[in-house]
This record gives sequence, structure tokens and C-alpha cells, in this order.
Amino acid sequence: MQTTDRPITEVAAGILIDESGRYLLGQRPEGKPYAGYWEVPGGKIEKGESVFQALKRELHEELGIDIESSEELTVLEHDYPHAYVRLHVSVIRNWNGIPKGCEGQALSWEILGSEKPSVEPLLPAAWPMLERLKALLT
Ligand SMILES: Nc1nc2c([nH]c(=O)n2[C@@H]2O[C@H](COP(=O)(O)OP(=O)(O)OP(=O)(O)O)[C@@H](O)[C@H]2O)c(=O)[nH]1
Repeated sequence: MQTTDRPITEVAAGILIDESGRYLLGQRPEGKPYAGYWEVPGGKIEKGESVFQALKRELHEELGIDIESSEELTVLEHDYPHAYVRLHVSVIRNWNGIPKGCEGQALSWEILGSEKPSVEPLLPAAWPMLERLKALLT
């Protein structure tokens, strides 16, 4: 893990995997840093929240789904010009509801085994998440 003097933004990201083996990406809406970039759904962990609580809240706000459990995949850090982020990445295989873009964002279901996603650009820190996912599944 890297060290930094910058404040660390703790983020929870959730890779939804559906029954046909696809995973979900969302496009960052206008008004956020890196608007238009594709990412794994999630957001900042608020004070007092666990990673799971933040994930549950964010996925409800962003996708309108309810998750009951998640599996921890990895923790990654990335030094952006706008923030130094620590991403707690989980895999989610069960949820209630049908994911939709509640914040007006586009969604794309991607094939797990494919070389790269069908959409671009991806947030820089989303790439190592997908590499970890590939390693887990192969
Ligand atoms: N959700 C998500 N965030 C990511 C990914 N990769 C990555 O570097 N990030 C970074 O993690 C941070 C997440 O913040 P966010 O802007 O999505 O969080 P939020 O929804 O709570 O934002 P808000 O403060 O505008 O409400 C951003 O700095 C974003 O650049 C990713 O794959 N998914």
C-alpha cells in the first residue's frame, strides 16, 4: 500500500455479476470529476459507515437495487489530481431489483471473459479492479 501526505478519500465500489456471467459498468454523470468516464458503481464512504453500508447506500441511490451481501475483492489506491482515493472493491452476486441509471447515467453489462470492456474511457483506477476480477475467475 502506498503512503501519502494527502487526505485519503475512502470509496466503496461494487462489481455486480449477474447469472449469465456479465458485470456492470456505469458512466459518470455530468458535474462529477471525470464525467463521461466509465466506472464500477459506488461512491465515497461517509463518516461512521462500514464499507458494506456505504455500498448498500450507494447502489440503492445510483442503481435502485438492494444488496444483502458482498464479497471483498481487493483494496486499491490511486493518486488523482483531484483526490487520493482508496477503493474498497467488492463483488456482489445477489441483489433485489433491476439496476437502472437513477442519476441519469448510462449502464453497460459487460462480458467477464472479454479482453476489455465494450465502452470507454474507463476511470484509471477501474482497470486494476477488472484485472483482479479476471485473476479471481481464471
Ligand atoms: N465509484 C467508483 N469510483 C471510482 C472508481 N475508480 C475511481 O478511481 N473512483 C474514484 O473514487 C471516487 C468516488 O467518488 P464519487 O464521485 O463516485 O462518489 P460520490 O458518488 O460519493 O460523489 P459525490 O461526492 O459527488 O456524491 C472518485 O474520486 C472517483 O474518481 C470506480 O471504478 N468506481
